[in-house]
Amino acid sequence: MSIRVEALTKVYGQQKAVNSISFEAGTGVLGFLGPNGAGKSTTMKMLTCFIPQTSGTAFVCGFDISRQPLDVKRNIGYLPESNPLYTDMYVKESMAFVAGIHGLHEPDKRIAEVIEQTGLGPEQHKKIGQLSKGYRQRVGLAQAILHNPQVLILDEPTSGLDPNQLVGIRQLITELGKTKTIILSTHIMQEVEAVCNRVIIINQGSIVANDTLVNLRSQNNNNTLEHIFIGLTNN
Ligand SMILES: Nc1ncnc2c1ncn2[C@@H]1O[C@H](COP(=O)(O)OP(=O)(O)OP(=O)(O)O)[C@@H](O)[C@H]1O
Repeated sequence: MSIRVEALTKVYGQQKAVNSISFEAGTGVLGFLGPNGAGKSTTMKMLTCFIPQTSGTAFVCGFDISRQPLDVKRNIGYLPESNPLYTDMYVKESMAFVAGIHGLHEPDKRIAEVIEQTGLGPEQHKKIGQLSKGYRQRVGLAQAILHNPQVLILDEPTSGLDPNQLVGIRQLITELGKTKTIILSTHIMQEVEAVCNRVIIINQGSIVANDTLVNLRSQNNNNTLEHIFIGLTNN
């Protein structure tokens, strides 16, 4: 398993945002669902070593997030919820910048590959600030996969995209999920059904479901995922 999470906990002041969660994930796309404020982004930030955990731990490709953060970052690509980008940089320039951080060999070849893979070709000579939201998401994804990490953490990668862009990004995530371990946070149940093999539902910092979509449905009277989600989290 590329990801192993053990009793991971985050406390902000008086609030337990993530309450001793444990799970494993291997190749495929794992949907990471939960209502607003459930603790999804906080979990993703701990897994990517952006914030320290309060207790518990997690391993990414066998590396401990507390003791081996550089090894974790080498093996992980992260698209944060707000997709922060340098808007004054040109698309290719921003990719070269990220390639430099990772110390990639033959960066030009890899940048060309990733531009092709993410469909950025027609926009590659623009400044990021001139791009539409969908293309900015593609740049965020391109930067996340540039160093070819085994694990991808995608925090609401399709929020605010038009249906055409949505389909394109989902196809890309599905393709990447054939060989990589992907944790995908989203509020769009259709998206989960389209791209995820398994789902974890988190509510008030605790895991309330962790199963395949097929099992979840059969254990819940074949209800829609939306109904199952509301039943498990509306309290
Ligand atoms: N830096 C912080 N300081 C204090 N509390 C925080 C901080 N970051 C998050 N929280 C709180 O922790 C809880 C979990 O937040 P988190 O952003 O992880 O939720 P989420 O599941 O990603 O929500 P959403 O779906 O709205 O993005 C929330 O109650 C939030 O207010």
